[in-house]
Formats: sequence, structure tokens, C-alpha cells
Amino acid sequence: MGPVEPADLDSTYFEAAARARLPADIWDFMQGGSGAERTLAANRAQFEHCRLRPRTLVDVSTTDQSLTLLGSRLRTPIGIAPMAYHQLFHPEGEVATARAAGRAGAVMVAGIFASRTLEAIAEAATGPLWLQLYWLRRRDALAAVVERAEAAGFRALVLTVDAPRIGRRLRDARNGFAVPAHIRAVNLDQTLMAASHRSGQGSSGIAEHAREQFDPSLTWADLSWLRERSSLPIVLKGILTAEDARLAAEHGVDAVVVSNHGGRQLDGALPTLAALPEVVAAVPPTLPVLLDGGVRTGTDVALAIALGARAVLIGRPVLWGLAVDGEEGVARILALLKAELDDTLALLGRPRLADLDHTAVARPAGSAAPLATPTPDQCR
Ligand SMILES: Cc1cc2nc3c(=O)[nH]c(=O)nc-3n(C[C@H](O)[C@H](O)[C@H](O)COP(=O)(O)O)c2cc1C
Ligand SMILES: CC(C)CC(=O)C(=O)O
Repeated sequence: MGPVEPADLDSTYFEAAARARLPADIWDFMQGGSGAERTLAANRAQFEHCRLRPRTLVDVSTTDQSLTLLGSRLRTPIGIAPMAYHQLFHPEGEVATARAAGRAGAVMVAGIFASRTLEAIAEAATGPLWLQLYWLRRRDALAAVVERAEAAGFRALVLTVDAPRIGRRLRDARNGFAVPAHIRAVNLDQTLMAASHRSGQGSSGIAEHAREQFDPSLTWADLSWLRERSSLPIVLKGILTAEDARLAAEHGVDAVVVSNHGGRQLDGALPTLAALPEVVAAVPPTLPVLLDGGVRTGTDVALAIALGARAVLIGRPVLWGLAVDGEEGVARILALLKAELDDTLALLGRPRLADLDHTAVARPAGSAAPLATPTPDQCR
């Protein structure tokens, strides 16, 4: 083995390196949140606030972070969150990301606004792929994408439910951000995407595009339309309350993602780690609950799993890796997070994911007292 690169010990290296490489408006689009960015900050603060309760004299000579999720075998509970337009960050776009996910044994959720075709992404992937959907007014276009995804071998549909319109992203509005003309959501008819490429006065192309093309009248009753069109598992992304978690279970969805869209939608929404326990408590134990938002270290992954998440999704750090070194950069970010989680499992005295339960988390933060059962306000 050669010398260890300092970069491979610290994901903040990738953040700084990505910032140095990216044009300011693309950096802002990626890194930013909505409004005063309170929820963006709260996602991180909640992880900082929680503390672990390590057990000792446990045999940790073997650690194991593998699991089965929606029928797919994964080598890690760390997956890639859906994000639009990976070619903003590297010319190979989603194809590079998919290769890196495969190398890590991680699930990748491709976005409906992917800049590479579903077929090219599927060809590059050696691990499971899911496809994220926004509910477009043009249901025929949505149905066509779903059909293509199924044919290409995608294994689940992830419907984003926290975006009837785009949050007030002030950085994008100030920058008049528009998706550059040479980067396209190639899986959709370009007449449906034109507004994304036009920068408006005091608004962004993506916000104007969503107003034009997203269907804000979507309700629970519409889920049956999607169910009728595909036999793939359906995952709802953007659940933050017990009420909606219960409705999701009642409507027969196959998994939910506790998410506030990385602080990019409703500013002031609660941080995902704080919402997680009530969502987990509201659904049957067989229904997988995932979490995203602010997961930056192996410790964060362990906290989320201990509080009931089956897996986590990573957003911005994947794009930092992609911007720095394409497939290799994403592979390095995923390898780093996996190595950190492996260390955490060993030092926490919980060598398998199944050993990680609420007794691994102190409550309230800083207190050593465990709880007999998890409560919605654990670690708040
Ligand atoms: C640049 C960017 C683009 C995104 N695009 C989408 C998208 O198209 N669909 C979606 O459901 N979520 C999208 N998200 C939200 C992510 O899926 C995820 O919820 C969030 O980034 C997780 O938080 P983190 O970045 O703090 O890890 C996007 C996030 C970023 C940063
Ligand atoms: C093109 C956008 C709707 C994608 C995005 O920025 C997001 O969903 O956060």
C-alpha cells in the first residue's frame, strides 16, 4: 500500500476542494438551502447534539455493515440520495456515480432529472439502482419514464413528496441560477424542461420550471395511479411526521425516507434525526425507514441506525467527490464513510447493524441514562 492521502481521512477536504473547482453559482445551487437555511444547519446540529453509549468487552473481531433492503443485498447501509444533473459536477455525470456506488456495494437513487440516460446509468451500475420521481403534470411523461426504468433494471421508485413547488432558495434567486444549456435532463422530453434553462428576474430556472411542470394537486389518492403502472416497490421520500408515516403505511408503500430535502424545501422544518423516532414508532417494524440530511460521518450513520433507520442516503458529499475526481472521488467518499462506520461499530461494541438499537444513544444528550424504550424525543 502507498502512503495514505490526507484527503482519504476527512470528507471536509473534498468539500473545500469541490468549492475551489466549481463555478460560484453551481456551488451555491448544490450547497445551499432554502430561506435562512435554518433547517440546513439544524440537520447537522442534531447529529452534533447526540451522543453514543459505547459497550465494552464485546467481541468485535468481525464487524459487518451489510444488509438486505427491498430485496437487494447491500454491502453498506450508506446509499446515494437522488440529485439532479450530476453533469454539473463532472462530465461523466451519473455514470461515474453509478460505477462508484457499485464498487462500494451501495444503493444509488438516480434522479428523474439525471443528465445521463437511464439505460447508460444501468449499464454502468453493478449494484442496485432506484429511480426518484417528481410528480409531473404530464402524467404520460411520468408513465414513460417509469416504464423505461423498469425495463432498464431499476429496482424501486422513490417518489419525492416534499416538493409541490421549490423552496425559497435565496442563493439561486440572487444568482438567477439556470441549468446551463449543454446539461440536460435527458430522460424527459426537452419541451418539458425548457424553463429550467431560463434564468428569471429574482427567481431561478429550476423554481420557475417546477411551477410550470410539477403537479401541486398531488394527494394520497393519486398513489394508486403509480401502483397500477409499475410492479416496482414504491418509496416515499420527504416524510417528517408520524401522521404521514401512518398514512404511508396505510397506503401500502414499501419504504419511507425521513427527509427535509437537505434543508432545500421548507425552511424551519425539523431536522431529520429529530423526526426519525416518531416516524419509526408510527410504522410497522417491517416497513423500512431511511433517513437523509446532514449525514457526514460514520458516527452520524450509526446514530441514525440506532434511532431506527434501516439505511441512510448521502447527498452533497457525493457531489463533492464527483466534482473533485469523478468516479474515483465518489468512490473515495463512500470508502471513507464505510471505514468510519466500521470503526464506529467496533468502538461502540455493536459489531453488526442489528446490534445498533436505541440503547446506543444517550438521552438527553450528554446523559448516560439509557431508556427502556425509544421515545419520540430521544436525543432532542
Ligand atoms: C444539488 C442537489 C440536487 C438535488 N436534487 C434532488 C432531486 O432531484 N430530487 C430529490 O428528491 N432530491 C434532491 N435533492 C435532495 C437529496 O436527495 C437529499 O434529500 C439531500 O441532499 C440530503 O441531504 P445532504 O445533502 O445534507 O446529505 C438534491 C440535493 C442537492 C444537494
Ligand atoms: C432540479 C431541482 C428540482 C433539483 C433540486 O435542486 C432539488 O430537488 O433540491
